[in-house]
Amino acid sequence: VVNGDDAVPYSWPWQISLQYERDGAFYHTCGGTLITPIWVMTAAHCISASRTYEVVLGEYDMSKAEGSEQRIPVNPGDIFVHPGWNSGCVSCGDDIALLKLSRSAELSDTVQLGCLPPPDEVLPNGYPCYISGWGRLYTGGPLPAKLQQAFLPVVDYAHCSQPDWWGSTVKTTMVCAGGDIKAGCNGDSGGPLNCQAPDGIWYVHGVTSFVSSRGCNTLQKPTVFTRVSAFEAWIKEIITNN
Ligand SMILES: CC(C)C[C@H](NC(=O)C(F)(F)F)C(=O)N[N@@+](C)(CC(=O)Nc1ccc(C(C)C)cc1)Cc1ccccc1
Repeated sequence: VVNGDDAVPYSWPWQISLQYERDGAFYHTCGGTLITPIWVMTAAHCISASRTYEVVLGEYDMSKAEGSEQRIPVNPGDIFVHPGWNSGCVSCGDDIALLKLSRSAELSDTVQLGCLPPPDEVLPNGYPCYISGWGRLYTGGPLPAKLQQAFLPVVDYAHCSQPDWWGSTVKTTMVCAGGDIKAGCNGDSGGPLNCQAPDGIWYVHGVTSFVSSRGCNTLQKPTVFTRVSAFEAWIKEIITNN
């Protein structure tokens, strides 16, 4: 997250760290959202068929064990990438995947479920949301130890698809947010766009998908998210049948 702040510890208790194994150690590669005690939602582009993954819940500061962490392996056969995802066509969208954990997470005040928005709900321009993640602090920069967050207001499709914004690269199955000095950056992929409803409940409206290759916080290139409300039938189908 570029130009964000340290999140209050465990204030986004559905945020997870997706980690892959290399030479016997695990490394953060993407964010994700716990949506049931045994299912995690992330981005399809985070998944490589050849890798071994585990999900870390109750994480805050990656540089130390704080006692709330739960590390849960993901079995290779329990990774469900959206059938429409094509890694050669990121702009086609469908950048969403579901991971079934090898055991249920224990919910607590540091590990909670993220709420899915009403199906097909589209937020208006300017709606206040926050991105959270352990992605780079600036383009090409370091990864933070502590979970970061940044205020990222929604840029509606009418604005985001303007020629000097994302043009036809953005689809209506995506959500844009930000577009000035705050942004997601690599390592935030798969994490949540958190938006509070008038009743005070936080909903996960986005799965962090892409930022401009010219720089994470490039003006008029808002961070682009998979619009969760467009995929609720698929999410329900996968969770019900597996
Ligand atoms: C793997 C890609 C497909 C998605 C990846 N997503 C992220 O990093 C995310 F924003 F989700 F945290 C990304 O934006 N990767 N970049 C490598 C940029 C990138 O590839 N962006 C991109 C944008 C649009 C498209 C398509 C839609 C035209 C493809 C890739 C990050 C970056 C940005 C600036 C400098 C260095 C690295």
